Amino acid sequence: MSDAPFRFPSDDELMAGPNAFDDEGAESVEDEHEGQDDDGALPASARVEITVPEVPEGHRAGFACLVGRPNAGKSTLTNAMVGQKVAITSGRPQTTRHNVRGVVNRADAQLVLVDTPGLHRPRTLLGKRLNDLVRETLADVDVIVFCVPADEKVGPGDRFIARDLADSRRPVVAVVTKADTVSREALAAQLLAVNDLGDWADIVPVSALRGEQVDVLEDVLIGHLPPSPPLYPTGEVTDEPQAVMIAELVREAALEGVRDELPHSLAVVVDEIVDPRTDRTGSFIKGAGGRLQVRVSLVVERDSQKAIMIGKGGSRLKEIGVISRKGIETLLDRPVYLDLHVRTSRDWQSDPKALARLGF
Ligand SMILES: Nc1nc2c(ncn2[C@@H]2O[C@H](COP(=O)(O)OP(=O)(O)OP(=O)(O)O)[C@@H](O)[C@H]2O)c(=O)[nH]1
Repeated sequence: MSDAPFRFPSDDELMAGPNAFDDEGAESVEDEHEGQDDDGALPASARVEITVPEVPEGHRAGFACLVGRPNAGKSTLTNAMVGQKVAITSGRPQTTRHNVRGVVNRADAQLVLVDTPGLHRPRTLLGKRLNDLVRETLADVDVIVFCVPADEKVGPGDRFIARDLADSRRPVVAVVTKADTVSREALAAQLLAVNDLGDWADIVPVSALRGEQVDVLEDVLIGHLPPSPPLYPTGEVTDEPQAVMIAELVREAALEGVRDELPHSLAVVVDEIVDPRTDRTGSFIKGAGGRLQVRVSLVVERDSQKAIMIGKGGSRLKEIGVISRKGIETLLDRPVYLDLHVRTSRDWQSDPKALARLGF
């Protein structure tokens, strides 16, 4: 690798094609713009510097999308591959609301993982939108990872997804997740059952929890990626906006130990992030000092749910705050002042306006 500073090209720059890149190694490229002066000098705003790293022979890069019914182990598998916690996990279904991406960086390849909510039979408008989101993503990736848990019988939910995947015209690698939870015989039987579900490019059993076969799966997925330089800066594990990651940390803490129906009725919104070191505007919180100020709303559907979130004398909300603040501080590597509020927005799951406000 060259010692030259590495700034990753933007999408536009990448679209400029291979001629913008110099095989000899890192080099600056100036992009011609229409706003060029008569003397040939470019206005500062029109100058684009591209410093390109050497791309090893045979490097591959592309996208993989994990699908599977709720609780199939998609987030845990994403985390196991990326090696750092990026997606929310919990014992309850449908906790992943966003396409959280993790990037697996290796010397020979870059695998961008798109973690999705589970495809399922929709009951609400939110459910339908989540399914649409998954299908949009499927059409756009190089390889699809179909997750079926080892410890649950193949059921109608899996068949529903398998039928959808048959139409996707993308290679599908079937993964039997949670392989550690069953005997070898049961695992073999599940592999056969999954094999009968469709026409898969490969079938791989993994245990994300124990890290078993995760590298084998990576190799198989990378085999389906096209030759390409890295698509993302190689140091990054996720391109999710900071706010989404913060919202997911709060959501995870808020779901801990509450009734089963609550996950579907809880949305988390980051209302404001103010950095007193750099921001001149925004509502500063008294007593927060130099800490990053993060305001977050927990949005529930009913007052009874609000009461659960807040807890006796505010005890539960306090606990949520303490746990999620620690997570956010680790994520951002600086002290944080977290300001949590609980709001009720009736039937937000079926109200288009409320959904739009919440970012769905
Ligand atoms: N024993 C075992 N448990 C696992 C493994 N992978 C996931 N789990 C557990 O299965 C549950 C669901 O895992 P998630 O990764 O949240 O599942 P998901 O498919 O992302 O779920 P949704 O977000 O609801 O779609 C969690 O309690 C995980 O700890 C595994 O390899 N072994």
